[in-house]
Amino acid sequence: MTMVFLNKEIRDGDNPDLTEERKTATFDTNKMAEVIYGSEKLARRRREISQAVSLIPELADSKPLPFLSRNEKILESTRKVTALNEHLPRLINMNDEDEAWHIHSEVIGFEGNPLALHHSLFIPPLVIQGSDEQHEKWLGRAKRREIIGCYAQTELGHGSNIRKLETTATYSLSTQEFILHTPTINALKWWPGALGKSSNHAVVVASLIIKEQNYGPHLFMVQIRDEQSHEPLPGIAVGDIGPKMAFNGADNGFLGFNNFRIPRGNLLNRHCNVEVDGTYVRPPHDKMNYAGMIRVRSRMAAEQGTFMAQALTIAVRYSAVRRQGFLENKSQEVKVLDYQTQQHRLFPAIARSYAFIFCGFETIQKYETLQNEMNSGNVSLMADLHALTSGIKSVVTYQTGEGIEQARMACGGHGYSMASYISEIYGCAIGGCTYEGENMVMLLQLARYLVKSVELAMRGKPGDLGPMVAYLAYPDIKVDLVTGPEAYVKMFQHISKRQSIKATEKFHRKMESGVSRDEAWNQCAVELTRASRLHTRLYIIETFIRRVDSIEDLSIKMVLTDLMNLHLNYELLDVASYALEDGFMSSTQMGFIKNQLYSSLEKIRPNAVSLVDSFQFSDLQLRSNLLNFLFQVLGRRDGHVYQNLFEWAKSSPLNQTEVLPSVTQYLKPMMEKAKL
Ligand SMILES: CCCCCCCC/C=C\CCCCCCC/C=C/C(=O)SCCNC(=O)CCNC(=O)[C@H](O)C(C)(C)COP(=O)(O)OP(=O)(O)OC[C@H]1O[C@@H](n2cnc3c(N)ncnc32)[C@H](O)[C@@H]1OP(=O)(O)O
Ligand SMILES: Cc1cc2nc3c(=O)[nH]c(=O)nc-3n(C[C@H](O)[C@H](O)[C@H](O)COP(=O)(O)OP(=O)(O)OC[C@H]3O[C@@H](n4cnc5c(N)ncnc54)[C@H](O)[C@@H]3O)c2cc1C
Repeated sequence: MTMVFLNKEIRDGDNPDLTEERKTATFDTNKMAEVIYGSEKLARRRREISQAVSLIPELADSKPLPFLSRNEKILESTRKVTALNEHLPRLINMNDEDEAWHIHSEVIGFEGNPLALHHSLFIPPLVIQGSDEQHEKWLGRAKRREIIGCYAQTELGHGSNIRKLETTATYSLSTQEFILHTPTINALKWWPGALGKSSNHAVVVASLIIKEQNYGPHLFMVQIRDEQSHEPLPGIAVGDIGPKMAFNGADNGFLGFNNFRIPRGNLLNRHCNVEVDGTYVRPPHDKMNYAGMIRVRSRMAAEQGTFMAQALTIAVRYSAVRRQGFLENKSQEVKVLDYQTQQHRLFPAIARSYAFIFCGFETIQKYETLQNEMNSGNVSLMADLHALTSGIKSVVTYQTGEGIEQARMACGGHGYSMASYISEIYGCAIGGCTYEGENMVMLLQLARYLVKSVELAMRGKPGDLGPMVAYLAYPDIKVDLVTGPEAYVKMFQHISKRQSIKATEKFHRKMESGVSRDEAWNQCAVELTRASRLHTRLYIIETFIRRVDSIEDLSIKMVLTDLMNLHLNYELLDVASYALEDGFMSSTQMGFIKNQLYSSLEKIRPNAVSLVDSFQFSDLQLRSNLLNFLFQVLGRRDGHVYQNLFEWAKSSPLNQTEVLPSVTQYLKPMMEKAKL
């Protein structure tokens, strides 16, 4: 039975320790979900979709994935995604990308699947870079899933430096075709998700060559397998790159071309073109072909925020039912969630999840504005958004990795078991530090922008600074943190500005001493990446404050203010040395920040479980459901972890027989031999 108690859903038969937590919360989790996901409708749709999915047994895992071989994992993820395909039109609005993302992550989870990149990396570049005629030819087929595609950019020898990609697309004047070729082993495409065994099409990034001139990376639509037999087409070598740290339900692949010909019309040519006579028509921005990467990066804050939120949901619920050790009362052990160290481990990460999701939605909107502007020929926003998303992508992926690892440790031994599901989430999330631009490389992209901005400010042209970096020209006025969030922002601005200026000055000094520009840059790179991180963390703080300011519901605003204060104090404490160094922050202020942090932990404690419940992940999504007793179990909403851990262990294939061949073949003979 389900009853609503003080606006909170309490279920009969739940672990009483979790029920107690839900009763103490000061807010309604449905209302909080509306704030997290942006509207009542979006939050409600997620619940409706989860509810509908839970009633379709074929969408649940038929076996626990950690017990499967790679082939079985791929078969299982493909079974689910194709079953889902049948149900999709009934379950979601097919034109709503958020609904599609939600339902796929719910049904498929983190292990990956052969269609995951079809929607996020194959269709979007086709939409962004393809002309209307090309949309007509391929987009409908792709959306209907008549063809399956992937995004093939990275090569064995080059990923970060895409100007040096070796795959060539040489224009043949005589046949009006492009000839795709892989000149060396290093030039093999390597890594693209779903390329290895599943896709029959790929958006391939290759260096465009016309009359021996290299025009740099361009995007081409390439059919790689026969649509009937699924065999690779002649001139194509394609396969799987083997097991990875995670995503083992997906077939990341390699791809090589042997003078493989495609029609001239397969260059995605909305913004650039090669005419019949070989004349090259330039795009309106040099980096137009990189626009798809800005799009993916702009989505990563919200994505990673929800990855971390899933690990935290598991860890916080578990911490509320795990009892170990004593505080004052020696007759009952305490919930581990009552330890200050446990709170310090988990609560700042909860705050970051909220911060990343809020920041993420703002960034996605910024990308949509950019996309609309680009469609009408205005590319002036590209540089700003490239810089911003480069920083955000790098900071959120790193901090998400930290947060998930804390969640794992917070679950003690059971966190290390695959029954927790946390290792799978971790493996997937930290891939984000590498994919879509290695973090250091992307931080250095933002640093270019910061250095230029500092140079403008130094040249007395603060009016030329965009709103994102206007603070680089602000005067240093000491602040009193007691006055609230704005003072924290000013303190952070000072820290970030000082680091950007220090790094820029060091860079200039190096060049003045005769070191070349590139070498000077490299000798300052650590300082430059520090500046980029500080700038990005400041931006995330500002978006958090903006979001909380915009909330009208008082009970929600109060708890989010507690979370925001925790975030402000945690972030500032983490970078305080920068402000202590030049005396901008006093040691008294440092003490104040610490005390505020500890008091925030206490304030959040009664709301901790409801703060993670508010993300409204279903047990299926956390791989904690027990439709048929076979799944990971630690984050269960009902909190019954122990008996289900036991069921999980019993379902291990190793336990299907009492005496394993490893014993009969090796251990027994060894022991027998020892007796002689
Ligand atoms: C519906 C189904 C959903 C299913 C859900 C399932 C559940 C979810 C579970 C898990 C989901 C996880 C999914 C994982 C998917 C992973 C997919 C991964 C894909 C990839 O990795 S694709 C490959 C990505 N590769 C990269 O990012 C490469 C990085 N490198 C670069 O981008 C570039 O090389 C560079 C930017 C680092 C440098 O480029 P370049 O040398 O050309 O330029 P520079 O000389 O450095 O700079 C010159 C100048 O250009 C400016 N610039 C650079 N880029 C841009 C840009 N994009 N826009 C605007 N301007 C740009 C740069 O700032 C310089 O300007 P200034 O000269 O300083 O003014
Ligand atoms: C899970 C996963 C999925 C992926 N999916 C796809 C996909 O679908 N399609 C696709 O095309 N690719 C994909 N990739 C590839 C991915 O985009 C690249 O691995 C990534 O861009 C990093 O490039 P790299 O491997 O060349 O790293 P490298 O550049 O070789 O990085 C190695 C080290 O060198 C450092 N380094 C490199 N250049 C510089 C520099 N200029 N300054 C300072 N340090 C530097 C890096 O910081 C890093 O520490 C995927 C990768 C992963 C892990």
